[in-house]
Amino acid sequence: MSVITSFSSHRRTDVLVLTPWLAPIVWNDTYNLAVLNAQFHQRNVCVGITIFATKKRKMKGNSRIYTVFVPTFIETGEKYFMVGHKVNYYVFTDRVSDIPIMEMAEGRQMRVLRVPTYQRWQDVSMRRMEMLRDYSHQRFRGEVDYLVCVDVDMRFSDEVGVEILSDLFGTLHPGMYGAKREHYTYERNPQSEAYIPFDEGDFYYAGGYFGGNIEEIYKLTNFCHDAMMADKDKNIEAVWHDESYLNKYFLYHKPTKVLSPEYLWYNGFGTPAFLRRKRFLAVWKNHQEIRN
Ligand SMILES: CC(=O)N[C@H]1[C@@H](OP(=O)(O)OP(=O)(O)OC[C@H]2O[C@@H](n3ccc(=O)[nH]c3=O)[C@H](O)[C@@H]2O)O[C@H](CO)[C@H](O)[C@@H]1O
Ligand SMILES: [Mn+2]
Repeated sequence: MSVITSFSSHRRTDVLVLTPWLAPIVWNDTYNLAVLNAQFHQRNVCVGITIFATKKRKMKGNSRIYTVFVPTFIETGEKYFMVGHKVNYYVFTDRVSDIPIMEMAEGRQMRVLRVPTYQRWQDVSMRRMEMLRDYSHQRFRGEVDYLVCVDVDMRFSDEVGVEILSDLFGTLHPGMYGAKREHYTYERNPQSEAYIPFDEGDFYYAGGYFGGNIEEIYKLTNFCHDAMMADKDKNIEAVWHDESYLNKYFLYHKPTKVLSPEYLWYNGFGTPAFLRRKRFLAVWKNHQEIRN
């Protein structure tokens, strides 16, 4: 295939494919995976993907035991995530014995990391920043080239490959896609470290999907954790917890790539025309299902 022919099938006119600071927004039909795979194989890249699965969280009357999400996450990850590349799954948990040993393809492994948990689910979610920061500093630096940091209550349902990798990337929140800036659910309290004024902000990014190289993830998580601690001292907690601080960070440290909602979707949002693929879907499990 000539370069021209292969280019013509990698073009989108129905969606924004470039940010105002010239970072690609990754959608299906904007890239050639074979070209990218060759580049990343040449560099022999190893990708770390982090998930947290600790104790319980009560929500809308249902109790969710987060370790239950791990097998599906990994099984679907083996099918769709960075296929053909070296991958380390890092599972942070307070219940090491609840994490099954799972079959991995060659060059891929699972590492279970014992961490403390917190009483409030908000703290569990927010403290991920601190743990990611500490592990980036102490461990990830020597083991992987990139980190992908995601929620565990998810499953892969289509390819997620090296097209997402960049020094620093964030993901458009599917619930805020197409919303007006003033409707973004940024933290609006000027006293909070996560504060974003109504006339600022580029996109609304999801708390449950960001990544980059280890140095950038260290800086991001360090900022977010410090900001959360500063707020805690003032008795403030931002409206969407870690997600609010992440949005603040990205406002002043622009991501070098932005992932479209293909990379984070909820089936309840249907299938709009712009969404040619659903690659990573939120899983809803109720108490009954989890028990059986
Ligand atoms: C897809 C997405 O953008 N999700 C974000 C959204 O969360 P969600 O409402 O999807 O929150 P969630 O219940 O998935 O909690 C976030 C994550 O924390 C972990 N966890 C939480 C509670 C617990 O008891 N044990 C445990 O392990 C687990 O990995 C979980 O996936 O808003 C949160 C802040 O409000 C976070 O920013 C999430 O990243
Ligand atoms: Mn979640």
